[in-house]
Amino acid sequence: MKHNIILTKQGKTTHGTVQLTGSKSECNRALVIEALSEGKVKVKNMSDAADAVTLAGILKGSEDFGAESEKLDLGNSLLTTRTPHLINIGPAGTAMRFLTAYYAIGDQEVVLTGSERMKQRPIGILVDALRSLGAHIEFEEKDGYPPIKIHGGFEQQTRKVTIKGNISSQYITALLLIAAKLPQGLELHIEGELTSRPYVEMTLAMLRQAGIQHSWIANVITIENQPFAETELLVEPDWSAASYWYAIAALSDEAELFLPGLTSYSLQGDSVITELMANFGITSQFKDGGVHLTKEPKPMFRKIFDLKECPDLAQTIIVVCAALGHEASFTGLETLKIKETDRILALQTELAKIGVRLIEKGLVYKLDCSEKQIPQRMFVNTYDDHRMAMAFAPLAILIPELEIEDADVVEKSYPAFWKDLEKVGFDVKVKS
Ligand SMILES: O=C(O)C1=C[C@@H](OP(=O)(O)O)[C@@H](O)[C@H](O)C1
Ligand SMILES: C=C(OP(=O)(O)O)C(=O)O
Repeated sequence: MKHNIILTKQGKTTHGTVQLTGSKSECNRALVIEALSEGKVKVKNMSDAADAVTLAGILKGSEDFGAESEKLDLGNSLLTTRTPHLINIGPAGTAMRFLTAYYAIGDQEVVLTGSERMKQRPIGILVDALRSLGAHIEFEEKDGYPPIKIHGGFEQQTRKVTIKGNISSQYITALLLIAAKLPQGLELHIEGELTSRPYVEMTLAMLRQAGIQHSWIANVITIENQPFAETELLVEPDWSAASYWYAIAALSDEAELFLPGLTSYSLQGDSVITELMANFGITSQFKDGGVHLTKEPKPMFRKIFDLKECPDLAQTIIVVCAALGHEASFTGLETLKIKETDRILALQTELAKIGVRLIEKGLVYKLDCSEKQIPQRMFVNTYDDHRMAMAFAPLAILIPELEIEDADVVEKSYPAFWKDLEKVGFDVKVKS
């Protein structure tokens, strides 16, 4: 059953230490690489993110990897071998895309499905690319969307694939992860603009750590058929999760927060939060094996934020700007409409509750804070999106009573979020 959280915060000073769980993105990649490596690669510092835990369970072939997953078993061995496994990935978009590629080159017949929202998140571009490589995949309900049935019997037809780069980088990562296992290797031509580029760089860097070499010249990434090396892939703490602590610091009058384990060099593009939040007076100092955030009041100059390379930070930054009445403009938000919810619409609807408008003007979105009004109470709808809950939670510093819908939604990437808020002085009550 869904339950809401009521958040309150006494005072506008925030101090504390928060140990973040492992990056969902790094962990998902590490798990797929581990599974493909035939025992050579081991994942270290597994993330608690539900999406990663679900993926790990599926890859380990566990039969109890989650209440939402089930295996069709007719109790007859003959039929069972011919009945595809039904795998329910829930709301985990990245895992859905990675598993599609993973099973496409395997022997098993599987049906991959997910939450109702997952059935609206496009996968046709990846399926077309895999089919051209030689995979047998069918759409079970609507063309271009999950659920999909993947048959075994992959035989590589070509090594050259062209893929659109502007819808989701996850399709590209999915193909790169399996590339070294393809008998003819992979020559991936990225057509048009590449969105979320740091995630592709993260994939290639992690593959390199696992012994897989690549070349990336202009818009072509090439990976030859090659073996994985014996290694451990260490998952760093999650910078996207760190962004909510930056937002809390930005809305506090005074803040001193320590996030252990984060380093100035990260594979995660979302580590750019240190630069983005410098605009709001947050200093990031890397020492004692982590990052110390401090807040100093500072006039805000930056008026344009391009978030194409860090889409998961968009809600964090936009909510902070709105709360501070900073009328900035944002670009690079095109992919937000196909994530856990339509994040543009969700932001517009929720920001309207504090009198702020997010106005779409072609590819630019502009905040209008002229009628901003901080209410005494606010109810935040979360639309099955963990980042809606976490991006709006910092508003409790300004709004005396903030009720957030469906507390468990944060489990997707950051299950300890509410507990961590309590540690730094927020009062978190479950609404009965
Ligand atoms: O590869 C990844 O781990 C991710 C890529 C991004 O998606 P898009 O490439 O679809 O923008 C990001 O939004 C998602 O949370 C994680
Ligand atoms: C978009 C996200 O995740 P996914 O695409 O993996 O569902 C996210 O975590 O913000």
